[in-house]
Amino acid sequence: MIEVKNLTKRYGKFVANSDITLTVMPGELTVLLGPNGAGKSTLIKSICGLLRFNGSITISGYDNRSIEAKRILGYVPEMPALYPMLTVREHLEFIARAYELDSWEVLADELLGRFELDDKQNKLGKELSKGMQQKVSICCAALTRPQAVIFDEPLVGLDPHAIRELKKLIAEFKHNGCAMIISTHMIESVEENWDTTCIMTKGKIARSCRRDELGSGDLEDLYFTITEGSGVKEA
Ligand SMILES: Nc1ncnc2c1ncn2[C@@H]1O[C@H](COP(=O)(O)OP(=O)(O)OP(=O)(O)O)[C@@H](O)[C@H]1O
Repeated sequence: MIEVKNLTKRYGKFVANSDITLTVMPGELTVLLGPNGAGKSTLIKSICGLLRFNGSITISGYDNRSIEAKRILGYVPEMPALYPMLTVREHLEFIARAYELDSWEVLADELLGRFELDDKQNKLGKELSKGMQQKVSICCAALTRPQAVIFDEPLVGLDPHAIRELKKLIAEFKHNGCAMIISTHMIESVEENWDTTCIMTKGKIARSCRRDELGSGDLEDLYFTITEGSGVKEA
């Protein structure tokens, strides 16, 4: 479970997140939508323990900056940050050692196969395309069998095969009780799997909507209603 309570994050005097409270239950996917600069990445970085903030954030009951929380939280950042001089395989080995994972090789092989990286295992981080780096980043997060995962714009740069595989992985995570947050601008990409959508504007959650509340309504229409005051999209 991911619990954010009264999170406020300031960059100097600028308030990037203002009094945000949200809960993601095990096996549920919360989608963060919002225009550029709404504060999605700031919220995600705070949850992942990368920023100082006011308020409280817990992962399965552990303070998000504790080692216990880091052990069970996976993070796929917007910009993959690989080690330039480690190979693809070595990235997974590094994660396995850091997280003290047993018998990780079978899962590593499976993930590399699914994301079509099995023939790239010996390529260095610096030799990979943006999409390949993104896929390594996803494999590293999945290797730890996390209880909670945060994805920041995970689909950007992925090819159609990897997009399909990521969607399947997200469905599997849900099935296994993982709590997930995804920030995206690609509303249609999350339509199959979302449970709650938080639409952010100007550092706040302007509207939080559960799937059953939306009924047969359209998520894209809701987005434009909240962000632009109209469900009608401009041509
Ligand atoms: N390091 C920083 N210092 C100062 N201001 C920042 C910093 N990082 C982000 N901001 C500001 O905080 C606000 C929220 O930025 P954030 O990156 O969280 O938005 P976002 O919703 O993720 O946007 P996008 O959809 O473009 O990725 C923006 O106004 C941005 O300019």
